[in-house]
Amino acid sequence: MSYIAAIDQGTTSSRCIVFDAAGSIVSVAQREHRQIFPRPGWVEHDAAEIWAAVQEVVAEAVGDLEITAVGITNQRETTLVWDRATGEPAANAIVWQDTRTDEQLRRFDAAFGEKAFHERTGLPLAPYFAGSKLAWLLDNGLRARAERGELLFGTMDSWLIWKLTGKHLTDVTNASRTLLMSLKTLDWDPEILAAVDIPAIMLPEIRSSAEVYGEVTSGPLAGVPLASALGDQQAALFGQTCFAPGEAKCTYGTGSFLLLNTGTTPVRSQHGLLTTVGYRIGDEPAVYALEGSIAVTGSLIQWLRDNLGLISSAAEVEELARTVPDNGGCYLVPAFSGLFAPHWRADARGVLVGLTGFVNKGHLARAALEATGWQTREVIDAMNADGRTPLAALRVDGGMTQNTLLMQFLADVLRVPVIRPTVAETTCLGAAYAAGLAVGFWPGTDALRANWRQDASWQPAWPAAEVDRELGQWRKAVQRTLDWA
Ligand SMILES: Nc1ncnc2c1ncn2[C@@H]1O[C@H](COP(=O)(O)OP(=O)(O)O)[C@@H](O)[C@H]1O
Ligand SMILES: O=P(O)(O)OC[C@H](O)CO
Repeated sequence: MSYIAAIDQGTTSSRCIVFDAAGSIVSVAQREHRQIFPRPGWVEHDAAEIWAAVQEVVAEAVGDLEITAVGITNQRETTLVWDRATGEPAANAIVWQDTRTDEQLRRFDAAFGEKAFHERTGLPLAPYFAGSKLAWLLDNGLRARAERGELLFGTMDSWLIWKLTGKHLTDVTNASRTLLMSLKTLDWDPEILAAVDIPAIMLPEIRSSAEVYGEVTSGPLAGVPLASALGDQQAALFGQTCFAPGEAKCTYGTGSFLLLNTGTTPVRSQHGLLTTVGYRIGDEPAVYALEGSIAVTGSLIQWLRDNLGLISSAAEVEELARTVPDNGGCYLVPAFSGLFAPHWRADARGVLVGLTGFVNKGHLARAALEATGWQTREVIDAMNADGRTPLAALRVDGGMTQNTLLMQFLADVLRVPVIRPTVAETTCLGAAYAAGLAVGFWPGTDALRANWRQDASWQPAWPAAEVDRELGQWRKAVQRTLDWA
């Protein structure tokens, strides 16, 4: 029997999962890595620690299973520069949540203009994306070495591809998160690179999401073709088999990311959504997506656990929230990294409003979960305002979807059924599917669709008038976050 392996290099942990031809999980291994917070608003990762964790999880999950191909999926935007000769990171990676790059973004705006960036790349000028993080690293000591060709840039997919195969590549979904790639040519935009002073010599070659990039050179996967790479949210879209325009999924992990397949033409949002590449299979045309990115959802639950000590595990938040019937009038807007979609306000910071002597920790737990529901609602409202056909249902996945109170709240506030598949690990599954397609392990996307199974669903039940009243309160709370940082 042979299998497909997927490596998911995420924000808080790295995983390796092995799948069989039915898309069922055969084995799993996972390791956490450190979150480094050198200053408020800064978040870093040690890429050497991540590479060590990846090697460990691969060895543990693969064991002596026969692997036909391996794929990669990864936290997106997190930016790394490493030494071409030694393979050592030149600095810690700057994580997608990091907000240090105001100065670089002002320079980007002056040199090329926010409107032109949006037109070329589909992205707003925000610290979230890799481009200004790379500019910060260059501005802070790495420029001369980079210009001499001694340093390489990559997001975490590139780092792992380079470590596994020795090749300096990225895939088009990851490249579409840099502010440096043209959505039209699917290549680095030379005018942007010149305007913002990024040396092209340090950039990886952009390839499709599903093709053989090379063979793994050492370790338990030695000789196995590395055959896919996709940003984790695009991989989840693929794993949820959202292959048709109009199909959408939302993944609820550290942050939450709703992606809507818009077909082979990029669609520009006028309401704060990103235009991104959904996936590209080999030489086929790229499939685009509209994305609503929410920075803080599951990480707010971790914050209740680690910073406030309100709960001792993420799962406990549901029990605590169920000790009260409602939020007791309080609202928690977790603008820890500013606000992402649809607001894109780097100046926002978190607020807890509506406090009275009545509010207890159960209400806080409920407000924290509700924040995920309302932030999703804002993204769906933006899609509708952009004139997209309203969703008939939302497919969900990720760690937070174990929380049934949250899933019911989502259905209530989105006013559509919420559907969870049997394989909640859709991110890894998507990377495995793409790698399997590239090597002929699966014949085509119809075979993948046939693997998809519903596990559970939730129907809207809350009266619409109450939802509207609560939405009004949430919107007021969001206003209170602005103009802070
Ligand atoms: N039962 C739960 N209720 C609410 N949040 C949860 C629950 N279980 C896990 N989480 C949250 O989900 C996140 C982990 O989900 P996962 O999909 O593994 O995320 P990621 O891939 O971003 O690391 C954590 O932020 C955690 O706080
Ligand atoms: O690693 P995750 O699941 O938190 O995903 C992070 C996203 O890719 C950031 O854009």
